[in-house]
Amino acid sequence: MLKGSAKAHTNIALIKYWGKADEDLIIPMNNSLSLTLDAFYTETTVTFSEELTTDIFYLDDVLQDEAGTTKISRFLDLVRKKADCPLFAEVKSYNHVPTAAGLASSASGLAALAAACNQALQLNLSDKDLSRLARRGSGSACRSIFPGFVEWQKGTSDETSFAEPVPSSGWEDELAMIFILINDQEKDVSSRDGMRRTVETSAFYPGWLQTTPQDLASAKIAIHAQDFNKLGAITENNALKMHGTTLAAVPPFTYWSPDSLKAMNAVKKIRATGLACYFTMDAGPNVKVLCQKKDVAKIEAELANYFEKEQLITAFSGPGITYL
Ligand SMILES: O=C(O)C[C@@](O)(CF)CCOP(=O)(O)OP(=O)(O)O
Repeated sequence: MLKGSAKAHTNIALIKYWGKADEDLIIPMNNSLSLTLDAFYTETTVTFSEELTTDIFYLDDVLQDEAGTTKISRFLDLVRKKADCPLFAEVKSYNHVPTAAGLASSASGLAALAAACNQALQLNLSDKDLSRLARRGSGSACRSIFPGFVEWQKGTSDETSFAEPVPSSGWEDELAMIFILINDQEKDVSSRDGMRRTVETSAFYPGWLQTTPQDLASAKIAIHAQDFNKLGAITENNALKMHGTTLAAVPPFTYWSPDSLKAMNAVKKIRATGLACYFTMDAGPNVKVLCQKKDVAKIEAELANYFEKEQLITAFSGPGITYL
């Protein structure tokens, strides 16, 4: 019996990964840049055993069905091939995210699984190679290997596509991200399906691709200069461009719900009072407010005029992978 356990935190992209150049290898069309957070994480234990006749996946102690296990099993096949190991595995993952929120935790989940496999099979992967392995599970997972600001170098092959820390002399510890949890019944289009449809059909996708590298370069300059307003403005504009591409997809779709717009407008009103805060969004209706730690209490109080306190969760910069 070969066993490994690891913990990985979720990350939120400030410059988005949106579109694949290679679906199988999960090579992105553009580089992305994220902030690893402390509040939401996944703890995963994997046990490879001769006794098992198939892969078994428990998520928060609930046995997952065939559909829920396919993505995990496909990832385990990669690991078995890499380790030349024929054994099936039991995976037990615990997502420490507000369940009601529907917060996508594929990034922390697949990063934790990759690290747990690394330990169980004694692959002794470097952080770079662990990031490459996690990428094969879910693109954004490759960024959760590292703490703080992280850039995913898109590369052109399995070998050259990996994430790495962005030098920031600890400035991330002065930042915060307030999650506004929007309860939306609509079944979202998954990020995987959403980006595929957008790449294939959206008239606005080329504009996204042409302007994102500059956004990323400017974001790194802002991080180096510790210029919060510049980083915030780039973050908000990049998110709006990403979401704009979905409106021109065929058929069109949007992740925005009426309350998403309410949240975005609230952020703009609060910013107009002089409190620096900027929003970003991913493949769901939730809105994330990037701000400075020193302003968190004031911004939470302002947001409480628009949303219930239970809908607001504040996160700070978080650590990379840890082994349990
Ligand atoms: O996180 C970002 O950069 C932006 C997004 O969150 C915007 F929705 C996409 C994340 O995509 P992911 O779930 O990693 O896709 P996969 O590779 O198809 O598994």
